[in-house]
Amino acid sequence: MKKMMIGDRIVKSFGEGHERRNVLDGVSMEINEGEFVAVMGPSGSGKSTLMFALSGTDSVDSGKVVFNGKNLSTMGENELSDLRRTTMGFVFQQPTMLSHLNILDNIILPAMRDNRKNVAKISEKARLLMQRVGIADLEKRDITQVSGGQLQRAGICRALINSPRMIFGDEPTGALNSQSAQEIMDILSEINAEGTAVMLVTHDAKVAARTERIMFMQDGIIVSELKLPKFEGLDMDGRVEKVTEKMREIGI
Ligand SMILES: Nc1ncnc2c1ncn2[C@@H]1O[C@H](COP(=O)(O)OP(=O)(O)OP(=O)(O)O)[C@@H](O)[C@H]1O
Repeated sequence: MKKMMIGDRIVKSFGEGHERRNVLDGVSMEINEGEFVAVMGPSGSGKSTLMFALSGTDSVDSGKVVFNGKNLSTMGENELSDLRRTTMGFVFQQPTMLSHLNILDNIILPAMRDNRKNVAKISEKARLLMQRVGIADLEKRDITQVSGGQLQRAGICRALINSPRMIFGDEPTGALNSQSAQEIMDILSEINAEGTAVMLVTHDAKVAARTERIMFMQDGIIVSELKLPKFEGLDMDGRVEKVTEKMREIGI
């Protein structure tokens, strides 16, 4: 299986003087092409920091991050931001959208930088994505005129507009009711089934149970891992039970 992402002994610290501490404490991990993984762990264990380090959003103090064969540590800021924009998609708990643009214009924004002349083509792609996630009729709405679940669907369309190799999600269902959360997980599973790697950071055993490998973090390292068969719509309760059992076992 080809590696999509390699994190090798990553150290990242925050704070000054005697307050300084390693939030990532030499953490190593790998994600295969097309894999669907989750990272769980107590609050403050370094999950989001790991996601920012792996995506090149934040620099690291030492260690190496290799994404799609490229060593991020040796790349300049412009090169890195181009790589992020063209090969990675990001979905956060609350999508940050521009309030003066409608839903469609927010979705196409990440694609406009390279393709200003191709607005029609990009808008067409955005419309197909919107149709796919069930918000086809909302393109002209302001971002304040849609529900949280609809806004998250728009956030997913935006994350997909440049056809990324990998999606990073930080609590993507954290602000949603359970019905919307399930629908967002269905969409992410579908995207993954088409070959896009997905890494989710989550506290929710139900979210993690949809993935095929869960890494458990504690104090800036991965302390344990749980593998599950690819989710095919069956035995959700059994999967959630396995996740919660593992959480109990390692005390998180
Ligand atoms: N920019 C920053 N400056 C200083 N400290 C930071 C910064 N970012 C994160 N931290 C600290 O690093 C630690 C890990 O934070 P991180 O957000 O990675 O944890 P997490 O596991 O994602 O937590 P949660 O589940 O609560 O989101 C926390 O103690 C946090 O306060």
